[in-house]
Amino acid sequence: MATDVSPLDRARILAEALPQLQRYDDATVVVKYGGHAMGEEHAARDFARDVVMLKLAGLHPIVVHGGGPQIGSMLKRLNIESKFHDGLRITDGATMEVVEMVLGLVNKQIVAAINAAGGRAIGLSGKDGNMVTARKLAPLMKASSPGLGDDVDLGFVGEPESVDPTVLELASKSDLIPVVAPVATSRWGETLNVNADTFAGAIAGSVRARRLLFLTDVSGVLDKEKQLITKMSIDQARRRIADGTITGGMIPKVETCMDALERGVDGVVILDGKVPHIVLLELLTDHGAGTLVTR
Ligand SMILES: Nc1ncnc2c1ncn2[C@@H]1O[C@H](COP(=O)(O)OP(=O)(O)O)[C@@H](O)[C@H]1O
Ligand SMILES: CC(=O)N[C@@H](CCC(=O)OP(=O)(O)O)C(=O)O
Repeated sequence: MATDVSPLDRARILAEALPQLQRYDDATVVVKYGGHAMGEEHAARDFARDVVMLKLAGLHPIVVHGGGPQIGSMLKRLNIESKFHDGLRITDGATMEVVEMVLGLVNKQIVAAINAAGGRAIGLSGKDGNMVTARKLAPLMKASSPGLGDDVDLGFVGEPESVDPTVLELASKSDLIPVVAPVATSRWGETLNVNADTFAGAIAGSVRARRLLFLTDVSGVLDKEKQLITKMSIDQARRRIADGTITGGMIPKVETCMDALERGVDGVVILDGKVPHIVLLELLTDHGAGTLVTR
């Protein structure tokens, strides 16, 4: 903390968090920590400290992480080409092995950071405790992917079909903080790669999370003039996708927001994960950062 803040001011700042602490007492909060947000070491340390602080303050944080850029770097080192279709990684058998390996590594890095900050994190994937069962996506027809030649087979890519939150609920009753990698199993036992945003939305819906936070690499959803939209309803979000204001990787994120809201999550926020202590700023101050998507 800056040295020009007096002890009295520090106490005032802590006291100002009281209404937020009361509001979120016993609430489950899912934080999706995107691969782009993970960047630098001090940012990862700040993130871990924020998560530990939430747990100590009586909330139940669940971290769902991505790792798209990290998977991309490893595939490059192994001379395997990264291919995407509509933001989803085309995942053949070899790529699936790399995805699971890299997400396992990222998972343990986050676990270690949270534990170093004084928490008790437990690293999981959707496979553990049969948490997430996913449906393999069917190959896309030529017509929906013009210019790509043959039909697009996404390979081992899935979307969540059902979530069993038992393990997450057990963690929330203890001092454990779950950190979950977006890998799931199909009903037939195949390992499937799931987009981390979609995965986080399904988890948040299953535990009826009070808040779902998406930590990404932009300040939130921007309008056509590149100004931050601080609040947006589902209808407004639909219009902004239709009129082309929201494009690319932001589309699945916003669609997941809408889906999570429809499944009972109270509010979803898209935030810049590179801003120090953005999680505390959003939840424990009345400053409200990023874009809040509401019903
Ligand atoms: N209207 C918009 N506002 C903000 N970002 C947008 C918008 N439309 C498209 N984007 C793009 O979406 C990106 C975030 O999505 P993505 O790269 O998938 O994030 P992550 O890797 O964190 O999941 C932004 O970096 C930006 O390039
Ligand atoms: C199917 C699919 O695309 N899976 C993603 C999973 C990781 C992810 O989503 O990570 P970010 O949140 O950092 O982008 C992938 O393989 O990159």
